Amino acid sequence: MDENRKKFVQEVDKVFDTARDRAPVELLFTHKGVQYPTTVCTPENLQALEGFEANKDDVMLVSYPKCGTNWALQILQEMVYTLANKSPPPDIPMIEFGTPDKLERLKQQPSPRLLVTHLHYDYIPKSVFKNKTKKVVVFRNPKDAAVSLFYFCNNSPIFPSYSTWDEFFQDYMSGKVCWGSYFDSLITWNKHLDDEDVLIITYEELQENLVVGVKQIAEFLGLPLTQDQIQGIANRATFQNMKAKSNETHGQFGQVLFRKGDIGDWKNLFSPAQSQEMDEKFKSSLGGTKLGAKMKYDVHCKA
Ligand SMILES: Nc1ncnc2c1ncn2[C@@H]1O[C@H](COP(=O)(O)OS(=O)(=O)O)[C@@H](OP(=O)(O)O)[C@H]1O
Repeated sequence: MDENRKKFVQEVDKVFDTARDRAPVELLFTHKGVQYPTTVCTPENLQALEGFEANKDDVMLVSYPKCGTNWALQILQEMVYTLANKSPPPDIPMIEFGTPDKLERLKQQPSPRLLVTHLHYDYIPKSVFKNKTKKVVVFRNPKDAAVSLFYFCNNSPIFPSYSTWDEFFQDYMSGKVCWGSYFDSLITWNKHLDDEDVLIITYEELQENLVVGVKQIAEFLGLPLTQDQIQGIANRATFQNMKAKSNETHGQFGQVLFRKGDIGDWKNLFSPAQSQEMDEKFKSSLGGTKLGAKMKYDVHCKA
């Protein structure tokens, strides 16, 4: 195992161990009206991020929690680092994680750098838009994304647990979860779907055909990959392959991250009333929009 990866796993394990020592009330803080987990984010870093300079040849991965961040990250790390015979840096790649000194280390890295974030569009450093950093944005159908986050809250120590799914559902619908409302994020990105420096891809598209998804990302980044390279990246990014290696690659985080990796698990938790409530929320947020159509809500979110 590569030394940088070992350090990354140690860092992730430290986060989990620290979280276990904190009382539930100490696990979250609010910054500019949005909740974040205290074990990974700090107000100082969120503040310092505002002035972060991203370059045109950096690559940004944007994904709301539980929409496939780590899946797309695996693919992009190969494209940005492995293909250039570099290993990904040891720090956790989420730009909002850590303290300002981590941000300083990131500033020292040469571009292209892979910048990863769950942040709402409005809180992403402005330089990313000004300098036209390419952004790969990954979304997932909101019912499965909610279920995935519910299990993560209850199985990982970094978030307070919920005693019931119903309680979590209410918080999710009203945006009282870390990184804010998923629907707000979707509404904002819908306005940028056709920006030349934005590629929006869905979890479900990757599930449907991972090779096509990898190819699409490579083309967007302007990487002339061979069919064998595309196939290799896709093979290493399957759920089974990533889960099988997760102890080595993600430490304790991997044990809760690679849960089901499926479409449709929402059917095991949503009541008919909750399903209808989310259908209405999706319709009022994205009904009749291009992003709404791309997400194929009726295919993935109707029983
Ligand atoms: N390779 C691959 N293929 C398919 N699905 C995958 C893959 N890797 C991760 N996953 C699933 O993605 C969900 C976690 O999403 P994130 O990586 O965004 O989580 S996080 O917010 O960054 O913690 C989580 O979904 P659920 O299984 O539904 O909980 C993971 O299992």
